[in-house]
This record gives sequence, C-alpha cells and structure tokens, in this order.
Amino acid sequence: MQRFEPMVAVDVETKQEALRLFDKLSSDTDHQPIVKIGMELYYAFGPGIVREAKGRGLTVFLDLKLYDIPNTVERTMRVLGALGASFVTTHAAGGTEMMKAAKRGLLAGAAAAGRRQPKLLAVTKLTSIDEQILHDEQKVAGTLIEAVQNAAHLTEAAGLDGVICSAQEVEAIRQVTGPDFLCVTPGIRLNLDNKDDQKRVVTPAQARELGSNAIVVGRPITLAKDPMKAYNEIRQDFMGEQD
Ligand SMILES: O=C(O)c1cc(=O)[nH]c(=O)n1[C@@H]1O[C@H](COP(=O)(O)O)[C@@H](O)[C@H]1O
Repeated sequence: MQRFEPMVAVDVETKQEALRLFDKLSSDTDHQPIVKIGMELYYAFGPGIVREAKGRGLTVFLDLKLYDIPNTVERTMRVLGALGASFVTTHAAGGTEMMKAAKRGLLAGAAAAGRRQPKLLAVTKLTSIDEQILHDEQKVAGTLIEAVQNAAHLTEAAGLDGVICSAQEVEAIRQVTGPDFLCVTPGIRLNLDNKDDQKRVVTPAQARELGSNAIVVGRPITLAKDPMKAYNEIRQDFMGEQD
C-alpha cells in the first residue's frame, strides 16, 4: 500500500509564518514533506504561495475544495492544473458529473502547462461532521459510514484518485473501492482529548493501523512550540516501521 509523508496543513495568517514553516519543512532533506495550502493562504496570497513552496522543493497539496456546477469547476480546475500541485481537492457532494468535469479540467490544465498529472481527491463528509449533524441537520437517513462509503464509491466511479475521510472509515471504504484508491485522512491528534472543531479523530498510529495512505495534520504542528519536533513525532508515529 502506498503511504505518503504526513501532509502539513499550513493554515496560518501571514506569509511570513507560512514561509518560516516552508523553510523548516524543506530543511528535512531525508524525506519529502508535503505542505497543504488551503483557502486561507491561497485566498490571501494567490498562486505565488504555491510557487514559494515548490521553489523550496516541497510537494504541494492545494486544498481549495472546489464545489460548484460542472462547467465552473472544470474551468477553474484547468487554472489550478497549471500550478504544479501534486494533490488537489473537490467535494463528492457535487456529484459524479461535477467530479468528472473536475478531473477533465485538472488534467487538461496540467498537460497544457507541461506539469505532471496531479491527484484529485474528493471530500466525503468533513471530519467536523458527526452522525448527529448528519441526521439532525443534513437529514441523511443512513449511518455516517454508509454515507462516506457511498461518496467514496461515486468518487472512484467518476475516475478520481481518492477521497478525504476520517481514518475511522478507511476499512469500510476499502470494501467498495480498488486497491489503488487513496484514503487521505485529516482529524489527526496525538492527544484525542484535544479535538478542537474536529469530530472524527484518531492518532497518527491509529491512522496507520486503519490503513490511511496519508494523514493531514494542521494545528498539532503549526501551534506546537517546536513545529519540527511535533512533525517528526507525528511522522514517526504514522510511518512506523517504514522508517
Ligand atoms: O480537505 C481537507 O484537507 C480536510 C477535510 C476534512 O474533512 N477535514 C479537515 O480537517 N480537512 C483539512 O485538514 C486540516 C486539519 O487541520 P487540523 O484540525 O488543524 O489538524 C485543515 O486544513 C482542514 O481544512
């Protein structure tokens, strides 16, 4: 099974903070750290922030979670495909037609810019959602696991590379998807008592045991007194015997 380096969600306010983290992570020359650039950084600093990360040799996960009508998503993905990110996101809730359009746009944009084909991942159910929200607010009848499983099945059928889910659902997803389908899992905490706004959380070691291909970790690293120490501890816990 393919296991990626931990994906560090660089959810910070200033460019200076982002660049400081990029510098620290890119100093780890033994591994290939992955930085996740999300809406906060991208909306503030635009494509230049992707170039800053790539210029330091970092692998970029561009997490903008596109969710709109197929035509809009396809055209926007074409723009994003040119940026050279290795992973890009959309929402499975947009439906298979939208996901197929997303993939078409992304691959066309990457090809036109002479970039390698990025992997496209779809969010199943945000890890800040639990069964109560699913039933009481979203009026979804089945279990959360069933909703995530269905989203993963549709994502694979649309030709995407994988999903974003909680590691808690990976085993169920593996029952309905092929062996190469990726499960990328945020909601990671070393201390499960400190969930912040997350609902479905596991430790890095649990994510490994449950079969995650990659973990996404933000605040446990960005808010740590020593972010590199936290990164290395989480990395060791997730990569386990692979190191
Ligand atoms: O797409 C994502 O990366 C994502 C999906 C999801 O369901 N839950 C989720 O937390 N994320 C992202 O993962 C990161 C988690 O951050 P922390 O909770 O600080 O570790 C954030 O950047 C979220 O945007």
